[in-house]
Amino acid sequence: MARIGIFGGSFHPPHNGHLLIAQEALAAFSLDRVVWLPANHPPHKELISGVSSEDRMELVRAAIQGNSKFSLSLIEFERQGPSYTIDTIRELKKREPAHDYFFIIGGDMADSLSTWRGIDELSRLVTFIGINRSGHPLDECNNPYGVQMLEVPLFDVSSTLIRKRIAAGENTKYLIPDAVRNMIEVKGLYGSGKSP
Ligand SMILES: Nc1ncnc2c1ncn2[C@@H]1O[C@H](COP(=O)(O)OP(=O)(O)OP(=O)(O)O)[C@@H](O)[C@H]1O
Ligand SMILES: O=C(O)c1ccc[n+]([C@@H]2O[C@H](COP(=O)([O-])O)[C@@H](O)[C@H]2O)c1
Repeated sequence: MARIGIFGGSFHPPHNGHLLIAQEALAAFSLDRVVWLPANHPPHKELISGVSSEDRMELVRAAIQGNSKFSLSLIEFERQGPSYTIDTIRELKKREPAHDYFFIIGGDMADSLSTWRGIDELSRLVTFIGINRSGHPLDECNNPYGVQMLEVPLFDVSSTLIRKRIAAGENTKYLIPDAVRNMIEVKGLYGSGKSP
């Protein structure tokens, strides 16, 4: 039986905050690996247009390259409609019933758990690892879904900030991995290449 971290997100694009929390969860919970799970259609978020699903997948692949404990799952691209986590976890459980699943979320997501589809069943199928995020400290008192709290050094970066910086021609080095930066530049994603 393996301990599998699942890290879902829009990853639009992936940034060093994502890498940091995935690595911290891996170490703190003795996970065997962390599976990065880009959402095809994030249920609670409107994806900005102009970047294809394929490019989003490749950006995640670029972000995790070189870390043998990280892998990419495209399982949510096998279904249409909102990418509800409960559907994904049921499918993973069907494929690998013996594994223990841990679902990694930032503090903003931990605050929203009560609105997730099938949250009662989901919280029995996975252990949530909730990670502090700037503006979203973890609430130890209000924890109906048994979220395991993990404090990590705050890294106040978001994909929104990265997109804004790219479009404005501002620095993103050390905020996103070099391989992600290179791919964004080569493909001209997020308005890169335009003058600020
Ligand atoms: N800097 C961060 N610190 C802690 N958690 C984070 C951080 N950035 C993202 N996360 C968490 O990672 C998961 C995936 O995040 P997502 O891909 O939506 O990135 P984001 O930076 O929140 O994107 P956007 O700015 O587009 O909303 C979520 O659970 C989110 O809470
Ligand atoms: O299943 C749900 O109802 C649900 C609601 C909100 C978010 N999620 C998942 O949470 C993960 C992080 O979401 P996001 O919007 O921050 O990219 C991603 O895997 C989403 O599919 C899932």
